[in-house]
Amino acid sequence: MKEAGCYDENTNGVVVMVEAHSQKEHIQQVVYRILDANLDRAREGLRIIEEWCRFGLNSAQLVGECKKERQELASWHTAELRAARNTPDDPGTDLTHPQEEQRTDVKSLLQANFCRVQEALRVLEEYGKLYNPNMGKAFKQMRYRIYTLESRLMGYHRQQLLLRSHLYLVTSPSDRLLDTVEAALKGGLTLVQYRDKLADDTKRLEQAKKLRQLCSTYGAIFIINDRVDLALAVDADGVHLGQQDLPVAVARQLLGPHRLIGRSTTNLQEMQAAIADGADYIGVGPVYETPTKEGKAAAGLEYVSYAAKNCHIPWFAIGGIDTSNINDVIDAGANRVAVVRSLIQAEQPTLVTQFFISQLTNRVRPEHGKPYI
Ligand SMILES: Cc1ncc(COP(=O)(O)OP(=O)(O)O)c(N)n1
Ligand SMILES: Cc1nc(C(=O)O)sc1CCOP(=O)(O)O
Ligand SMILES: [Mg+2]
Repeated sequence: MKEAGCYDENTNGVVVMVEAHSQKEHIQQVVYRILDANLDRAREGLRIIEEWCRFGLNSAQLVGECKKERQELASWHTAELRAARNTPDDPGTDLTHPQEEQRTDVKSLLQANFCRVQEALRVLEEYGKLYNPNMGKAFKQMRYRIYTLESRLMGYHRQQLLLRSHLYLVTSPSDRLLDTVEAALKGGLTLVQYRDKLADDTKRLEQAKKLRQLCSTYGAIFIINDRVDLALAVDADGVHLGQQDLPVAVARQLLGPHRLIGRSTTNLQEMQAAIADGADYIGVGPVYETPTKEGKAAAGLEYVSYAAKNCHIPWFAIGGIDTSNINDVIDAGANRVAVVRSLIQAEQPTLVTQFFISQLTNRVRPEHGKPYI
């Protein structure tokens, strides 16, 4: 076909020009429709994310960032793009993916919407170049900002949940592992660590994947003991490192800024170092000698009291804690504890979980007459 504007003496040049012109117009309308649909898509996805930042996370900062991006999207949504909309003829309006109908948790809902926004921005970047060269550049930059927002929001979400977690289940090998963890999750558990010092990596990977899925379903944080590589492989929320494991700084480089890193501590020097190194939480123990960590001398309730007065990041008393001594640990100043046997060997993990959480969150501090927070 001849380009519009070329004169052809053998044909009636006017017709060719008109055809070429209308073809060009048709393509332009298609591009406008694509831009219009994807501006809407990106804004809708951002709005869904923004609602969680507002009501779920209470973060004015994150709400402000979502709003700013939505405003920039709106500024590109001109009347001529809106005028190209033709919803009745759009074959895409009836198409839904089965996964859209069955979101099971907030995290996957947020991830799906980030994905939707990023895809829409990529379309805007490519087709936008045909509309206005600045549009392509603007949406490329916005896409990178949204990637950063996603990892910050997920990190913030984890930090908030960590703050609200008072009971921490550290697993040990069990034939009923998944059932036990699920029963505890049903009782309100929000923090789980996968710990198996003996299994081979094939088994660890398989178990860790299943636990990851289970924790996501219940909206709980999932941490891997010792192994940064395994944590990354299963997209865990973080890793727990002892004094003989990788330094916190090395793990941070590998995991990035938004996953959680926990550190075991037995004394004040280790506590101070862990805080200075940027740990997100620490283990404080062993409170009592325990067969789960044979050969490690008890740090005792004195160290718990020291942590209560001096530790300003979340900390979990650990080691030999059960339903009979939890109140002594609370009296020493703990309001977060981590347990292995008390839950893994429990006949009724749901009830034991509920009991621990109620003691840790509802008990009145004798000296203040106020509930623990
Ligand atoms: C919450 C929590 N605190 C302490 C530990 C112990 O870590 P570590 O000293 O590295 O010993 P192992 O668990 O690796 O035997 C923990 N796992 N979790
Ligand atoms: C894994 C672990 N770390 C500890 C520490 O003090 O660092 S104590 C401990 C074992 C805790 O198991 P239980 O609840 O069965 O006593
Ligand atoms: Mg370790």
